[in-house]
Amino acid sequence: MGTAVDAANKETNGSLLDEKKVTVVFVLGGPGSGKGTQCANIVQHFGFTHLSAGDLLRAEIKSGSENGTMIQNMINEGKIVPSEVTIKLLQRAMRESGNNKFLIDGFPRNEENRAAFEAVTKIEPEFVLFFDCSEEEMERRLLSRNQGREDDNIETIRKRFKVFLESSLPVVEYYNVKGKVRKIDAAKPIEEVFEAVKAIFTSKDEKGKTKHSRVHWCGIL
Ligand SMILES: Nc1ncnc2c1ncn2[C@@H]1O[C@H](COP(=O)(O)OP(=O)(O)O)[C@@H](O)[C@H]1O
Ligand SMILES: O=c1ccn([C@@H]2O[C@H](COP(=O)(O)OP(=O)(O)O)[C@@H](O)[C@H]2O)c(=O)[nH]1
Repeated sequence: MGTAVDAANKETNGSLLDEKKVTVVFVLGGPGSGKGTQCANIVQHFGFTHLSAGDLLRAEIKSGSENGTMIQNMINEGKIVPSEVTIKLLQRAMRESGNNKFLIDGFPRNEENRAAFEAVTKIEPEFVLFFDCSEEEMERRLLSRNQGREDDNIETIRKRFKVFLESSLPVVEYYNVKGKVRKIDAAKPIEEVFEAVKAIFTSKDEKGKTKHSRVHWCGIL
């Protein structure tokens, strides 16, 4: 007999996660550290499908969903949307992609996100790509991002930094203890950051035994 989680898992994952081997890389880092920019590069070179949790939530608002107002309010306050909502959107996007290799960008953002994703999907990330960047640089980038995002204002940016430090970094630390974090110096120019990213995706270690040792923090901490 399966558990309720197993039943929910089967129902929502359908054939995709039951029958195919699914590879997931979590892409984490502070707001404006360059996650989305580098994910676009990784997609072109390594055949992953890019799933930005933030983009999926913003699309859900636009679609006129019943959760739209709640999601909008959370984003405007820099708060983390309940994992149930985000995980459903991620699962749907995974199913619809037809791919089995995913970059999950900007998720999991807290311990609840992480534990729920693992419980529902039974997926463990291959590794976690972590973009390390100072707040000063991230703030500069966000204020000139110019994508018309309502949350790219100084007041909300400060709230997002606080949530990142208090809730998201512990998730990175959780995976660091497991030897799964690949840290990138994200303060460098885009091309140089991508060279470092490429080295990780082409590393022999990622195809078999993991030889990476635990990361020692610098930049953000
Ligand atoms: N290495 C970099 N150096 C300078 N600017 C960058 C770099 N990476 C990204 N940017 C710019 O900074 C802004 C935030 O990048 P983005 O990829 O949207 O970050 P995130 O997805 O982590 O919030 C964008 O305007 C982007 O063009
Ligand atoms: O899994 C997620 C991803 C994003 N967000 C919300 O969406 C906002 C923007 O996230 P995104 O990853 O798009 O941008 P970033 O903050 O990295 O620039 C966050 O501040 C959160 O309010 C969330 O609640 N859960």
